[in-house]
This record gives sequence, structure tokens and C-alpha cells, in this order.
Amino acid sequence: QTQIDWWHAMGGELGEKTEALATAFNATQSEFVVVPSYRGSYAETMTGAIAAFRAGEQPDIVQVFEVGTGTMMAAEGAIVPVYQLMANAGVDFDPSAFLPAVVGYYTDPEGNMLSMPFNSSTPILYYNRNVFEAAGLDPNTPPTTWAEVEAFSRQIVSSGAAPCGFTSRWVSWAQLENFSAWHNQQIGTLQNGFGGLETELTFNGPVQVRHWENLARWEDEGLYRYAGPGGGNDAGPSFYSQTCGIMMESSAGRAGVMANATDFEVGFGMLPYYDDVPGAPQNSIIGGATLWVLAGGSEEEQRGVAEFFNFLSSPEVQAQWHQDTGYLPITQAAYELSQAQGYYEANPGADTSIRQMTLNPPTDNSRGLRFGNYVQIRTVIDEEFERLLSGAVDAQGALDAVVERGNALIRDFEDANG
Ligand SMILES: O=P(O)(O)OC[C@H](O)CO
Repeated sequence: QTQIDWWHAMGGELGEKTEALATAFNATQSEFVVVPSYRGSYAETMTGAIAAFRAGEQPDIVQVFEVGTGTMMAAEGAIVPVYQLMANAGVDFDPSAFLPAVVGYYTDPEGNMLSMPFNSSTPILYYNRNVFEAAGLDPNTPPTTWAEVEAFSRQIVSSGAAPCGFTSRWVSWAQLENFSAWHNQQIGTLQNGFGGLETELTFNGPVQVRHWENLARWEDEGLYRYAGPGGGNDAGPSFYSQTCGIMMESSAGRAGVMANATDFEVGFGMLPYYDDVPGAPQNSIIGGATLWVLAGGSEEEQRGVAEFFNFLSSPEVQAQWHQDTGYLPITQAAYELSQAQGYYEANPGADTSIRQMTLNPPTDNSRGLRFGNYVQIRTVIDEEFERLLSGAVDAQGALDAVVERGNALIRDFEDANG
């Protein structure tokens, strides 16, 4: 048997579902055995795989979050583009089978798919219907605007229904990147970096500044609970324990919510917006991750990887994965199969992610983002957000610093790869 090593970043419930996919594939044939290995957070998994490549000990497949795409694309000798892998292995591969938002994110300017779409998500809003009821709010009505998030949170806290109004995972992803797209505000020049390496960040405009100013104020007033840097791992537990009545989190938070929010009813809504910003709400952008193939594997291994990818993108496997986790159904066929199976009727709110992501045709501001060194820039976003919360800097100062420090990292990347 040929062994295929797969490094992934899926912990908890998502980890269990991920490992089950490898087991299922292994049971379909006897030529290859996929060995999944959990390597920590997305950032840790990516950094670990790059270090392993330098030492000649890389896995065949590594799961990389969407913001690592710019860096992986530039690592030419280190990766095998998926379209090439599939062609070499003689496996049929049609990029147009994937949802347009997914294709657009992971193809090169010629339309070639570079990594294998696997787990795409978008952030949505979860709320505790019991807490809403206890606070005298309508449990059938999630907040739709930030003014409502503030008012509802105030009512949740002042009524004693819960000690905190809302929390959010991923400040970077949800409260800056998606926030910008959802309000049709630019993240960076050259179509948010899709147009070339010589791009610059611009997400320190008045709309983003206003939002960060509000977040700091709401945190001060006890309406908003900061959930920590990176993924913001405290958000889930704060929501499950009914400490916070509202949570903004990946659509794939669904798996954790279903498993852990067992004492109360959960409602779903779209991300809130400022209703006086023209163009809002626009559309949210995808996150999650794709599977990159690292160079150096034997021909046999690469054939096994191609077979495994083919298995992963089959309508049945994709539809099941989507329904089990909350990740988007990334192919048209998986979406249609889920519809035909009656999944959305049986699970109200489960289509929130899809409706939100496709609410309007994307603009240059809302297609996604692609910058070199963006994993490092995410750390800068967290650092500056924490400086804002500590009162060391105001919102304009924090976002100006993100842009200045981020642009320096983008210039370093351009110098090294341009
Ligand atoms: O939690 P995920 O897998 O939906 O990913 C969230 C962000 O996109 C990570 O960059």
C-alpha cells in the first residue's frame, strides 16, 4: 500500500469528521492509505508544513487556510498545482463544477485551479433563542444591523438574561476582512490583491474605523466579549455556556454548536451591517481552507492524492461533509443533492451561509483577498486590535498601524517573490 500523509488543522468535532473522511476513502480501495494528522491551528499547520518541506520531511497534502493562498502560490517549486496533478494522474477534473466564489478564490489568472477546494466557509451569526426570550426579545428575529446588535445586547445584559451580548471568533476574518466586503469597502488595491503583488492594504477607511471604535466601546461597556487572538477560541465556549447571547462565527461553527449548545435552541442570521453605508449588505467572502499538494512525493503517491481528491469532491461526500459541518457545499452538484435530500427544509438556517455569500454579485471589494505574508498580517491585526482594546491607541491609529505594518510585510514579500 502507498501511504499518503495528510496534515490538517481540524480540531474537535471537525477533526472527527475529517478523520472519518480518510477512513471512508481507505475503505473504498486497497492501493492507498491516507493517514491524517492534526497539526494544530491553521497558522501552525501551514508554518509546520513549510518548515517540514525545508527539511525534506513534508507530507503529501497540507490543509492551508484561505489567507495562506498568496504565499503558497508563490512557493512554485514546493507545490504541485492541483490541475497539473489531476492531469498527470489522468483523473477527470472540471473546475467549473465548483461554486463560482470558490473557483475565483483558488485559481491563477489563467483560470487554473491551484489547490483543491475542500472546506470553504463564511462567517454568520448564531444566537441563543432562549436568552432572547428571557431578555424580552423576539426569538424568531436575529439582529440584522449593528444598531440592533447593540440594542439587543444592551437588553440581554440589562435584563440579566446573560452577562454578555455578543462575541466573535476571528476578529481579522469576521470583523475586518468580511466586514469590509459586506460593506463593499476596499481591503486593498488591485482588487484586494488579486491583481498583483504590488498591492497595498487600504482597510483603514472611515467605515472600518467606525466599526472598530464601536467594538472597543462595546467591549468597555460589557456588551461585547473579545475572544482572543487568531481564531478567537474563547467565543465558542462563551456561547455554549450561555455567557454571550450572540456569536459571530464560521458557518462551520455549526458542528461545534450542534454538539455543545445542547441546553438551548440556536437561531441563525446573516452578519450585521450598518444600514447607512451605501451598498451594504453586499456579499460575504469565503474562508476555510483548501488542500495543497507538496512537491517531492512519488508518482504513486501523487496518483493516490488525485484519487483521494476525486473522492472528496464527489457529490455524495461533499454533501455529507457540508451537512455534517456547516462548511459550504463547494460544488453545484453537492448543493443540488442537499436540496433534493430536503436538507434545508429540515434544517432552517442551514442555508444562511450560501444566501449571504451569494446575496449580490461580488464587486472588486468583495471577491476575497490575496496578499503575500498575510498570515503574518493576521497577527498584526490581532496585536493592533488588542492595543485598541487596552486603550493604548484609538481605532484610527490601530487600523493605520495595521495598514502601515501590513504594507511593509507585503513589500518584503514582493521583494522576495516579484
Ligand atoms: O473556521 P474556518 O475553517 O471556517 O476558517 C475561518 C477563516 O477563514 C480562517 O482564515
